[in-house]
Amino acid sequence: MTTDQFTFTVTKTDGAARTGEIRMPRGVIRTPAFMPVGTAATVKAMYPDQVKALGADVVLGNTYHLMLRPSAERVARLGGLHKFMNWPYPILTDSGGFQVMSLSALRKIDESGVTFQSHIDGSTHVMTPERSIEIQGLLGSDIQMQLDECVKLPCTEAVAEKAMRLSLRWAERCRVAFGEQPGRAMFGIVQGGEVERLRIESAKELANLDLKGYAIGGLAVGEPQDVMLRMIETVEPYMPNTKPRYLMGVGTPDDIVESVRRGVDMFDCVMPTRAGRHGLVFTRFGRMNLRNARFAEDTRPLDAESKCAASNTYSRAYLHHLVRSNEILGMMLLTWNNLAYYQELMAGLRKAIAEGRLEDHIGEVKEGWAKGEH
Ligand SMILES: CNc1nc2cc3c(=O)[nH]c(N)nc3c(CCc3ccccc3)c2[nH]1
Repeated sequence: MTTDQFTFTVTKTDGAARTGEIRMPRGVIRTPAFMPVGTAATVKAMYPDQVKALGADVVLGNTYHLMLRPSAERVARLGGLHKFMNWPYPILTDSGGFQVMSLSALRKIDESGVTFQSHIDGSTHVMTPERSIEIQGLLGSDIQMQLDECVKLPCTEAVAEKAMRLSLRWAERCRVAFGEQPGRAMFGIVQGGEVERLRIESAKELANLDLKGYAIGGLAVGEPQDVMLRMIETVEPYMPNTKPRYLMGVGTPDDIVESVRRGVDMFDCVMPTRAGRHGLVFTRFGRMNLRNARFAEDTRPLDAESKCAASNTYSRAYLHHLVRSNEILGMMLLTWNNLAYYQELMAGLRKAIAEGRLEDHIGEVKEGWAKGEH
């Protein structure tokens, strides 16, 4: 009897929200989970053990970036991504299609896959569903995403339908290419733009493939929050509730809270890391832009009650100075604070769901943001 080496268990529910655990050989992912983005095999400005200490159970790698530099074959020759970046825990990699469409020049998409020019050296690459899964396997990725076509919003129904159907055909090809990789998983990605009937059809067809998890794609591409939330509400009833749901690219703390409420289990966003490098901090009092002169002589730490040294030790005046001086330590401390806050937010949501008091907790969290910094 082969014990399944990749399992997801829902432990508690509170309305549509749920807590769960994804268990795999490299570790356990506690859901709802926020997954820091480590695009080029590093969570920018953070040490791996710092990321782990904050409570992150999984980080994201990027097929598009790593295939161009240093190349998937070189990472494989060097022992795989976990060894390469000293992150022995779970890694989820995107398939690369989204980054091709948002980063590369001269790209062409057709039934076979995506052809594009590297944004680094202009070299031409072909990414097929099979090649994307091969690259993710060479990297040693624990959770591999199907190759899909994410359309820019707004778009016509015809455009959304064409991309959704292509993505479904690519999901099947990825499933075949992935084969049986014990302890690893391949997730399908629901597409369909803002068209509810397309979203439902995509979710139903993907559910028939009996994959180990499902992402909601094609969102967090500039649409208003109410459109994003409506798409989640539309598609959630058609996504198997015994499988993890991953909302790609989301989001702000408010986006995450509202999506957890609607049954989403996994999130990724460059917001906390990228914003941190630009002086924008996230706290339980809401967000602050530390470039702002009002902080120049503010002796308070970001949050005296936070467990994180970046948040409870350094004065806002000092952080303001570091940001204005474009000092590396500024990027490090604000990234550290932001990731600490995001993980604290997720831990609070998991606890509230486990105790059946999510709605009250969400009220308290939003009150803290509204109060602003006291
Ligand atoms: C910011 N908003 C955003 N919306 C997205 C939609 C899709 C989508 O429909 N399909 C795929 N494949 N990826 C998407 C991503 C990238 C997420 C990511 C980045 C880095 C590493 C690992 C994963 C998105 N990101």
